[in-house]
Amino acid sequence: MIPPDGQPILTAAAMRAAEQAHGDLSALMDRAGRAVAQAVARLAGPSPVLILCGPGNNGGDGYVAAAALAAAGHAVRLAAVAPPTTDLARAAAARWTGRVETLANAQPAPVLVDALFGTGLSRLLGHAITAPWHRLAAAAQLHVAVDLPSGIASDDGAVLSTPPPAQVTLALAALKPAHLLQPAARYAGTVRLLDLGIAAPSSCHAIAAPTLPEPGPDSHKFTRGMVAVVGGAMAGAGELAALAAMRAGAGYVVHLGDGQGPPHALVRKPWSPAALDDPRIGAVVIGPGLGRDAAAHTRLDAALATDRPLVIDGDALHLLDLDRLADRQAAAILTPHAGEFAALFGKGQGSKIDRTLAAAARARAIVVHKGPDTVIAAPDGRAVVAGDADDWLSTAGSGDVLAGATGATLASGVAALDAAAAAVWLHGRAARRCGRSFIADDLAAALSRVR
Ligand SMILES: NC(=O)C1=CN([C@@H]2O[C@H](COP(=O)(O)OP(=O)(O)OC[C@H]3O[C@@H](n4cnc5c(N)ncnc54)[C@H](OP(=O)(O)O)[C@@H]3O)[C@@H](O)[C@H]2O)[C@@H](O)CC1
Ligand SMILES: Nc1ncnc2c1ncn2[C@@H]1O[C@H](COP(=O)(O)OP(=O)(O)O)[C@@H](O)[C@H]1O
Ligand SMILES: [K+]
Repeated sequence: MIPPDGQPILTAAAMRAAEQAHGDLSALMDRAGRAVAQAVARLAGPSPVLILCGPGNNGGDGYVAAAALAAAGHAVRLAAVAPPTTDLARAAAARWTGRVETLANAQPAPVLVDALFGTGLSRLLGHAITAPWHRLAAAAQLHVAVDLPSGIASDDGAVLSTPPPAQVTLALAALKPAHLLQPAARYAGTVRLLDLGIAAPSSCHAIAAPTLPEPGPDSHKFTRGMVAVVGGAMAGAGELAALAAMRAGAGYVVHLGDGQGPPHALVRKPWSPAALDDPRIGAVVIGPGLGRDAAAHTRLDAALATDRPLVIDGDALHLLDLDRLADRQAAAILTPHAGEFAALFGKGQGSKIDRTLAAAARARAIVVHKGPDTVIAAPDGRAVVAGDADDWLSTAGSGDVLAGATGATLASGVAALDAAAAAVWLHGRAARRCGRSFIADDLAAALSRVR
């Protein structure tokens, strides 16, 4: 049972192609079912298990798992919604010599395994399935989903039919978008990958702990990375970003704008376009609290005119002409929330991953599409997905903190996609350290502890 960090994410079609390329599908189902049995036995201990099987290959995995658990002496029962309809699932079902109960009449067990539907779900589940399933899940102490919680769309994380939430989802061979994208991900519980030994290449991965440069004997404040935060109408937002940049590891942070007070380590200068000419600046952060007036326009123009890497957030995203980015050589990272994303790129098509990739290609920049799930995409087609964000992040200024942290990781010299992903990871971990009802100032402070 492998944690999802850094693992490839595959659409249903890509998963099917990987399975076909492997060749022996029956051996694959055998491995999948046995791996599920092993995982369930570990999670369940000696508790009796009830496995619910669907008509397709997800159900096939369930039959193999049931047979393997029974062979190991585990108390296991099985209920099916319909007879198996694929050759693979029929062969798997033939290995289960026990009774096949109907879903409607099945009595609960302490451990419930959902092998109803996986990547092949194509439409809503009927009441005849959802009603008994919810009843059985409510009576179970542990609910484990095989590959995906049934009822959710694998590729975009839509909820077609609301499943009873699983505590654990056992992803087979690779992660699928729905393991990380909302609203589906909240029904998956803890996601663990079962390695089936097949190559599952992807340009899209789950977020992982970053490798960031550590200071050494030769370091000084400017080698750690210098960040300039452009201030604006709401000085507090820019200051939060500046504080976050310091706490995320920048060696020198200058806030260009009004505002005063602690921290004393923050260098404060009045705004002037010339201040951006300092060649030591590793990243300019613009947008938090910038405002949308003529002065804000002028500041954004000046930032775009520099040859420095940029983090563009908040108000600056509303003022941005995407075509201006095409002429720049230096990296740019855009950090829109859903509203800013829609205003910049329109509604778009496909999953949040697809839409963010299209936006990155359009902007020729890294796009960090924020929310309860965050997708980070590069123009070259790579993407990183951060699931299970702390919902307490929905607090004013948490985006300013992310923008500042991104300034720090970008100024540290790592490549732009890695810098963006590292900042999202640090931000997410910092939130976890803050407990409940934290404010953005606490979040910025916690970045130091995560570093
Ligand atoms: N990745 C791997 O390495 C491996 C993957 N494997 C496993 O294969 C799984 C994918 O299997 P799959 O393609 O057969 O699809 P699955 O999810 O079982 O559902 C399709 C069936 O459900 C039916 N159906 C659909 N919607 C319905 C509805 N609302 N209500 C009722 N019926 C509905 C649909 O009928 P149809 O739409 O064709 O009429 C069809 O019969 C994958 O998730 C993983 O568990 C392993 O076995 C091997 C290794
Ligand atoms: N449930 C959630 N609702 C809203 N934001 C969330 C949630 N979970 C995590 N976040 C994160 O919180 C941050 C909010 O950013 P943003 O909306 O720009 O806030 P602000 O403009 O107040 O600084 C983003 O990093 C986002 O990914
Ligand atoms: K399932």
